[in-house]
Amino acid sequence: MGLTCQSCGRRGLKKRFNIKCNDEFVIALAGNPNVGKSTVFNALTGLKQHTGNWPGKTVVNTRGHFYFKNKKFVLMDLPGTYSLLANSVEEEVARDFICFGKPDATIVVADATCLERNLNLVLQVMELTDNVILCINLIDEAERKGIFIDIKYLEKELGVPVVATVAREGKGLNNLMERVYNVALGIEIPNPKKVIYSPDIEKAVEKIAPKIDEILKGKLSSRWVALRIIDGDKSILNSINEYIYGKKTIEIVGSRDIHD
Ligand SMILES: Nc1nc2c(ncn2[C@@H]2O[C@H](COP(=O)(O)OP(=O)(O)OP(=O)(O)O)[C@@H](O)[C@H]2O)c(=O)[nH]1
Ligand SMILES: [Mg+2]
Repeated sequence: MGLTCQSCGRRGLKKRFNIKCNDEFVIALAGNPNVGKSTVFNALTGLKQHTGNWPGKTVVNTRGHFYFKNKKFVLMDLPGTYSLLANSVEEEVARDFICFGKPDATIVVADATCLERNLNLVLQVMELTDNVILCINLIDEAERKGIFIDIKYLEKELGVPVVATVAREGKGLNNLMERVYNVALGIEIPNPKKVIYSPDIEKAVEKIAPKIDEILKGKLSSRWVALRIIDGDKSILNSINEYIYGKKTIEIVGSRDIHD
């Protein structure tokens, strides 16, 4: 079933690009392929999104929800991506949701057995939004390989909440929901450390970013858009035109609330 933003709920959606209703929080679930995003999604929502031991199973935004401390959280399972640079349909779908779906928080799921590679995407999401929670999954596999991850140290280094999970066994998920709750409700305010680029790039960003801010008026991180322009990434400009000035809406599949 394909739902557009306008069609997923009787209570209506406040804005065209915003699937949030007054009393619920929208949470995006991003990460590299095959790191357990859908396993986390299924465990939290009770749904049965495809999981399996091959990458690229999830290629659309899938919606589900869970309740925590009497608050409703709409969870969006995004396709697995190595970056948000829109080199593929999956990357564009994930990037567009984080940019234009207005999530209250984004969980980035990472594979504990190859954290370094996964941190590339984490840092990119942190450039785009402050409200990031890093979920380090497959801790059981890492332990089997003798890999120990210092969660507290990582949290301090990155400036965002970090939670260790074994999603397949449901371990750490309560802690994950707690941190998501804290970030979405503004109880915990992440302060993600930004990547500093070479002086010539930083100089160019300094010149372009204020002009972008004048146009986008805070709808997107001007630093991030400036970096994409310097990169020569035309697809973000197309998406800005389509989602902010045009009529394109975020495509969503999955459960509607029965009572909506
Ligand atoms: N050992 C172990 N396996 C896990 C864990 N979490 C998920 N898996 C397994 O990892 C595989 C991939 O999980 P998925 O949830 O499909 O991963 P995904 O990130 O949604 O994958 P894509 O949608 O393709 O990007 C499945 O076989 C899961 O059962 C975990 O914590 N430990
Ligand atoms: Mg998946």
